[in-house]
Amino acid sequence: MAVLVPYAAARPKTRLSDFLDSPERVSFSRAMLADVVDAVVDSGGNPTVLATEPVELDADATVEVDDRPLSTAVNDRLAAAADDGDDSTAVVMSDLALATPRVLSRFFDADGDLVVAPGRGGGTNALVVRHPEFRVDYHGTSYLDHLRVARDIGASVREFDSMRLSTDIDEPEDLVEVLLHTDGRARDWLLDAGFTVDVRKGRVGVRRER
Ligand SMILES: Nc1nc2c(ncn2[C@@H]2O[C@H](COP(=O)(O)OP(=O)(O)OP(=O)(O)O)[C@@H](O)[C@H]2O)c(=O)[nH]1
Ligand SMILES: C[C@H](OP(=O)(O)O)C(=O)O
Repeated sequence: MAVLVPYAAARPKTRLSDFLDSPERVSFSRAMLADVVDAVVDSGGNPTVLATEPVELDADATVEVDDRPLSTAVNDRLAAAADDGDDSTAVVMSDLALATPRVLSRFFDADGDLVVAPGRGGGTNALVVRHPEFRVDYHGTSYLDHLRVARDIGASVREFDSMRLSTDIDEPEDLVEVLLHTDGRARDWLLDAGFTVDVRKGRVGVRRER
């Protein structure tokens, strides 16, 4: 399956700025991107990274540069796929550090004109699009917006309930999930940067030791 992996290359992960400076946010987000691309490839998918500027990527994906807004760039590819008669295209966000080949292959195989993996907080972490008229509308409560778009065009929807695909790494409290549930480059990056699991407080989090 063709899999688009959108990636904001220039100023990624601003919500992590209390913990990571700007070069670190670039470096950490690249590590997550490489992990996601590896997982897509190992699941049998064919990834294209849709990046806002050129990126050197140590992983097996085509990189297309498109500096237009996220939804515009993705919709351009969905329209082209529909014109070409492609029957399915997936969109998997680059910050799904917990994605594994196993969960992605189940996700890609799920039935529905639209298969949606919601993110916590109303976002849309991953999609499989099998309806030629479906177009994305990211940001805000995009999960609800995507359900509405599907209803308007008569597309069947399958919600994909998955801890791994619902966990996008946006906020500092999400970092602990990378340490707890992954073993790829993003986790190695956090360990090298001095992050450890912090069990001293009521809720498990991270602390940085250097
Ligand atoms: N191609 C492209 N990808 C984007 C754009 N904005 C966000 N993304 C990607 O979309 C996914 C979800 O992004 P967000 O978490 O909303 O944004 P972010 O830039 O990663 O992080 P914040 O700055 O903290 O909002 C990630 O894979 C981003 O890399 C964009 O304008 N173009
Ligand atoms: C792109 C956006 O990501 P979030 O800001 O919710 O992580 C969305 O899912 O609509």
